[in-house]
Amino acid sequence: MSKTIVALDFSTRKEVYEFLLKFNEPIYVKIGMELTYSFGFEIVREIKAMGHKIFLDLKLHDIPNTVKQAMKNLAKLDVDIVNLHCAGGSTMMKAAIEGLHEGAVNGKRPLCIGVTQLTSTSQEAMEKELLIERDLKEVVIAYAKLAKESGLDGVVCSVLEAKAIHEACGEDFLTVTPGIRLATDSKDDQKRVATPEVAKEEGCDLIVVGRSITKSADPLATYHQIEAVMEGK
Ligand SMILES: O=c1ccn([C@@H]2O[C@H](COP(=O)(O)O)[C@@H](O)[C@H]2O)c(=O)[nH]1
Repeated sequence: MSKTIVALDFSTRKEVYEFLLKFNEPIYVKIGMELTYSFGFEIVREIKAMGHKIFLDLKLHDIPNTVKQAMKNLAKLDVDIVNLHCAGGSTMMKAAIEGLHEGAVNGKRPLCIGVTQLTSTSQEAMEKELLIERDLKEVVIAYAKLAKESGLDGVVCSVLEAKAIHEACGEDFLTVTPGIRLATDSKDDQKRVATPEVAKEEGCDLIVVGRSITKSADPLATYHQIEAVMEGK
């Protein structure tokens, strides 16, 4: 299966299905807040029924009991990956895993990964706005270690931290990296960015790509170009 997860950040169902119809095989997609808050879990079930693998990116962050109950319900959707914010702490993360076990379909729970620091966060913003006066990479690695100790399967981080996370948490601990930009892309809200080539070099397990593919003149060709890099072809 693909190492490239395509972020389906579209505002209409029509755009989603026109996009997916370009592919004649199942791919790995990310369904986030934009689609879920517009169309509910029905769209998750529909895309799953088409055979695509799903990372349901809802980034839970609440008290442990609430997250546990929410995860129990998400597990019933039988998606491949769900996530939460590591900033919720170890008790919340452990509760999330308990909830996923309780809701597991046929004894198999979705993988659960933790957002360390959003790829749109810079060192400066983390210090001045979040009042975390530490090196951003150190913070990301500390959150990744906490996620691992709490029973999570991996983290969302930027490409720039993936190698250090594998060194600290082991090669089997998943690094899922958004903030992927092609050399030709212009600057936007993402701050900690890297190309697919660098993601491959840094050993990222899965990359998340949205606009570079979905807004490309030829999304299918761009997807295959990126996948070829990630597969080392
Ligand atoms: O730290 C994070 C966590 C999640 N995302 C999500 O990934 C995609 C990226 O889309 P692009 O268009 O390639 O920027 C988007 O859905 C985000 O919600 C992230 O970017 N960073």
